[in-house]
Amino acid sequence: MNAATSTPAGGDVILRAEHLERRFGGLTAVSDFTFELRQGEILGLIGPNGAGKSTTFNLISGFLRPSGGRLFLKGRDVTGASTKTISRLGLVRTFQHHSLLSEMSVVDNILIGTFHQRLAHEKRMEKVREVASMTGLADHLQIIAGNLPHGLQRMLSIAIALAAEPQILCLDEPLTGLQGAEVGAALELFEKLRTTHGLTILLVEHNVRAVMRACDRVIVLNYGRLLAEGSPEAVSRDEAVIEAYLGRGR
Ligand SMILES: Nc1ncnc2c1ncn2[C@@H]1O[C@H](COP(=O)(O)OP(=O)(O)OP(=O)(O)O)[C@@H](O)[C@H]1O
Repeated sequence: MNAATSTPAGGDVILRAEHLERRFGGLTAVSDFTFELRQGEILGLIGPNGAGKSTTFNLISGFLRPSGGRLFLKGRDVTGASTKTISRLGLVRTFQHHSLLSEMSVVDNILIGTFHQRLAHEKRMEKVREVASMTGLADHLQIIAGNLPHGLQRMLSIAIALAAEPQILCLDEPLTGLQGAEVGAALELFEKLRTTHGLTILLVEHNVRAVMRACDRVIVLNYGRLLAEGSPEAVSRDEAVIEAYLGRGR
């Protein structure tokens, strides 16, 4: 593939995983997993604990090398490429657990996100102020990150990723521990990032209700394999998904 491939059902394919596999010793965490992420969509990746969601994130962001399969980012074969190469191509991720420098200020944390760009200090600070304003952190720039309330710490993780100016933002359980209104605000932010800033978002999240609300498409992993894929409505009604993950009470 030399260029992004057009698909009838949405934007161009910006990321494609083909038969992705990752083994840890005798355990196959991700197996024969083929999926596409299309430009401008919000794609949800869900599944039970241990299904392989974080491993998939680590594979596509270069933190792990696949044991098999291929990865294409914007038409380029990036199988086994480094995190640096992948982030330079525009794919940036957040982490499930806090990856903040909790002893440092909010502004210094966000500055870390700008490190890969060649920018004069004032341009860096402009970027910091821009992403702080988008993520509700504008009034907290001088606060020590570890002293922020939990919800704002989650927003700071996203702000650091946004400071790297991604085209594809991969969010690993960004809603964990957020309260009702905070969840709503985070979902509004994701939608705004897509509509106003043209970002493509891959969302791994256990809050299924939020995933169904926020995503255009949903992929379900189970035991490292693709179990189902489709619109939130179709996936919610899928018998195999109900059996393996959703249960009948939701
Ligand atoms: N570094 C590792 N070494 C060995 N096994 C691992 C490693 N990372 C993940 N695994 C195993 O791979 C499987 C998939 O784990 P993974 O963390 O990708 O699942 P997950 O869907 O993200 O789960 P959760 O929803 O609990 O975060 C699990 O059985 C896990 O124990």
